[in-house]
Amino acid sequence: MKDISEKILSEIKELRELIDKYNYFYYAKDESIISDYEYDMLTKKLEKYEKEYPELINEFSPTQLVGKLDKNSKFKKVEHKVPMLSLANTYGINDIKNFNDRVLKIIERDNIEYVLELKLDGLSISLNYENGKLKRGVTRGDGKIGEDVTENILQINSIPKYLKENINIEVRGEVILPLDKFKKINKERIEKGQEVFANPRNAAAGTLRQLDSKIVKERELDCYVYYLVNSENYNLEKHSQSLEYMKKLGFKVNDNYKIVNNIFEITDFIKEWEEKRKELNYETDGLVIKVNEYMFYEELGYTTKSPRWAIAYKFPTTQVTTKLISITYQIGRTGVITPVANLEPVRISGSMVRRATLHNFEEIARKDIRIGDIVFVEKAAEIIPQVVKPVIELRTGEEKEVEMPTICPSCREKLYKDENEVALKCVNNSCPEKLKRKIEYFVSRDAMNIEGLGPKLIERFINEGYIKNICDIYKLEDKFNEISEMENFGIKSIENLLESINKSKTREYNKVLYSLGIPYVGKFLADTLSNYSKNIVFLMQMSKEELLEIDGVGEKVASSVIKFFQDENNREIIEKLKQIGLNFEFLEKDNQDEDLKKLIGKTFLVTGTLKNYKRSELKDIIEKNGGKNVSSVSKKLNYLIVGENPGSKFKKAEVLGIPIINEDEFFKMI
Ligand SMILES: NC(=O)c1ccc[n+]([C@@H]2O[C@H](COP(=O)([O-])OP(=O)(O)OC[C@H]3O[C@@H](n4cnc5c(N)ncnc54)[C@H](O)[C@@H]3O)[C@@H](O)[C@H]2O)c1
Ligand SMILES: [Zn+2]
Repeated sequence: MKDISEKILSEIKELRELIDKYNYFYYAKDESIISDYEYDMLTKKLEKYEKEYPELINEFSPTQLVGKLDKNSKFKKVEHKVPMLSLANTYGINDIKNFNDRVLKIIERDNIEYVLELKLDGLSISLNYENGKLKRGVTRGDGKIGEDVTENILQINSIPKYLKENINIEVRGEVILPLDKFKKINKERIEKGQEVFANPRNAAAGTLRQLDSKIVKERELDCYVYYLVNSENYNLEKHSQSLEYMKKLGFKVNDNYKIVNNIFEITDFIKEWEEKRKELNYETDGLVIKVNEYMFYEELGYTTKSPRWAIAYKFPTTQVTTKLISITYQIGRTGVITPVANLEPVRISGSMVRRATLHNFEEIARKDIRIGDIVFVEKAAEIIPQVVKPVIELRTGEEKEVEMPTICPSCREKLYKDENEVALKCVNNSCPEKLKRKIEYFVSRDAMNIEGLGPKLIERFINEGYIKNICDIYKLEDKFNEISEMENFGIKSIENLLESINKSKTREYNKVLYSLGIPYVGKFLADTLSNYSKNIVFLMQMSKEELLEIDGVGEKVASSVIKFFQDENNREIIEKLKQIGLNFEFLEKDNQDEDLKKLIGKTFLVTGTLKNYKRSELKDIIEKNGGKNVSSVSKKLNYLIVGENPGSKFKKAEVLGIPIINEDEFFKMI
């Protein structure tokens, strides 16, 4: 026997205790107090130890158990004649290759057919029919014994009460809560002051495992079946045949499955669904890869926990748990203070995350987030990471409540909160941090598009006193000598910067209006307002009622515009910018004759790196010619314009059969 160090023994013990605890919350209380990804990583760590020291494996180790049976639940306990197993899971394509190699080696073949299915994220259920009539629905429990939830199962519309044939049959499937229903329920729970469900899986499990079947009916659960027990009794040779057979009997079977013959088709399917799954009305946490022909099942066999003829591939996670170490306050260009969480670094879908937004202080209070808490952090596609909620169960008592700051961390002036708004604000016009953000916004690509003036340089110019307000950007010329003496700053880059600043004086009125940073006036509204007013003098004189008459302008925007122009400081800056020569009126030449616009009624999406233009420039050209820019590929899209390395939008457009054109082809159109 190998010598096993004390350290490893205690680590194994600790891992088992931890996993047991997470299992208890997950299976008995339908709650997650750690993200699935980290749970899986802990389990894998334990499995690795047990593989190294097999003498330490015992039947109570969580690696040997399928889920957990809540012995104290009020439901009748029922034995499964055929055990309900779990699935081996993996997050890596390499593991799938290994799985495929292992399968081929055992059955001694060069290739094999697989069925690929979506892995629905709900809870599994076993359904028993006698003479075609639904007799019983049982949860998985610990795989051997489950809970009889027949009363609740009867409330799920998609589960047939009678089959199309009078046979005895047992099938297994997943009970899920569709996303629209999930959102609706959570909205109602917030209104009633109840705690919200963390995710659709927990909501589905919590719903099915509660005693009032009336509530189950209201929640509108759904169910897809994916396994036929004892399929040999029905003369079926392949799993795919079982799927079709179950469909014929009246079950709901998920149609997004595919029969494939090699690993390349598997990786294609994974890539395809990594994107496509976001359009579904239910959650999928991965795919399941199953050997299709039943004749291999016996030979491939089973572990104590899962079949060896199947494996689950899990999609990269977007939610993890980590510790909230401290909170810093970020100041926006309008002075809004955003609390930002500093986290113990954690990996989310391939990148390290150290900071996440906490939105505002009302959110912190509502979610009861404290410093030192273990928190769930989520990174959805292209959105800044955000703190979702704390794990109350893991509190030690050392956590500290978050105090709302009273003075601005940058300028030390007193902060201000409007009664009708959630935001806490610094209203000091010469707050350095606020100025920095304002300038960053002013020079950005969609605004004045001044190149070479990045955040670091802006900060240096502010610190040196060269920039005290927006107008000072146009006075940097006078400081040429001083700037050229600054460290790490060459003559050439100063010249380039000054040239870019000068060029910005020709930016159109709508861009200038956008650059002013009026709260709630984004690109689209800046276009609308400039088109309508033609001239800032006119816009500044408009009353709230007049503003509200403009299409697309609501109460919030109108008030914000009025307030912005009432501010002495803003008026002064606009006056100075006018003197500098910025465009504050609409230039008629931009307003081509409507008839000459060739792209009217057509929609475009630009993707990838273009040869001659920036994406934003091409978008402008599209708009000037009457076309419309959209942000995602759908059937309604008329043209996808692609540059190099186009990515997933390209694939999607191809699948949908949307015309794909390059830059040159586009210019031929106009
Ligand atoms: N966050 C936590 O605290 C916590 C605790 C315990 C378990 N978990 C999660 O649950 C997992 C373990 O649960 P599990 O045993 O149910 O495993 P699993 O969810 O990883 O995979 C097996 C299950 O997938 C489901 N499934 C969905 N679609 C399917 C399809 N088309 N074909 C076959 N099965 C399909 C079935 O219910 C099956 O039982 C862990 O890997 C972890 O992600 C999380
Ligand atoms: Zn301030």
